[in-house]
Amino acid sequence: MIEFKNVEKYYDKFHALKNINLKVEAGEVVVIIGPSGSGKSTLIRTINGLEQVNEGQLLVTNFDLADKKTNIDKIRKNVGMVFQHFNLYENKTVLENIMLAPRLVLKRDEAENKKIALDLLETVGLADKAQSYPRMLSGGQSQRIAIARSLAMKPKALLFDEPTSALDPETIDDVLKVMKDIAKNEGITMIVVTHEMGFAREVADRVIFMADGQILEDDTTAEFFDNPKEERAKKFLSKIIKH
Ligand SMILES: Nc1ncnc2c1ncn2[C@@H]1O[C@H](COP(=O)(O)OP(=O)(O)OP(=O)(O)O)[C@@H](O)[C@H]1O
Repeated sequence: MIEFKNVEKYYDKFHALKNINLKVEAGEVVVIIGPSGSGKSTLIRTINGLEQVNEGQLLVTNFDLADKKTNIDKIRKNVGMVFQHFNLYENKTVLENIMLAPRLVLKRDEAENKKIALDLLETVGLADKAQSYPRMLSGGQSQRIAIARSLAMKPKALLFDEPTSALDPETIDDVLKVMKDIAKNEGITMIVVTHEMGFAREVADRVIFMADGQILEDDTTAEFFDNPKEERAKKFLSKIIKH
């Protein structure tokens, strides 16, 4: 589904991703953790072409993102992204936010589009907000709408870039619950950058630990938490669990 082969990424001279080798199978839930500045966001942003890789191969649903001839729109149809700051359209209702991309990109029939959008609002527990505007929502509600909007495209994979780190603590659990439900019920590939270790333990099949632009550990979740091998991963875990 997604495979990095010897991928390198630079921001000018800064070496942001170093010899990344990573394979994520269809349906897997992978959590990426690591200290600030270690390259986690950069890594997931390469998967839907928001950042270009400079060397190596990056295969996503059989297209190579390192190849400049690859049509990025084909990948974005299959790979959705949920951002820290929601990125909802402020001048559109919640329902319109969810219906827009399937209408424009997939040319989905209008009645079917509406039905799917309303069903997704049920899924994220916000059926009563269909006609609300984003400014009327809390951060947690906005993020659940952003998730519904991504799901409306029926993606093969969803990328989450710190989806709860801009939220008030009391709304974080609602968002995590929606993400857990998706992981359990939808069977789509999920790659999640997060500091929520509870989510990682409960839901992830694998945990990737990054530091300095490198993948230092790539383990099953149980192995990572019970028996981390790298000194930096151990230190990171002891710090984050103390907080
Ligand atoms: N557009 C950019 N131009 C230049 N440098 C960048 C750019 N984006 C990120 N970087 C640098 O690349 C490194 C990795 O950043 P990245 O955001 O991927 O890390 P991260 O692990 O997601 O960090 P955080 O947890 O703080 O979000 C950092 O040193 C950052 O300053």
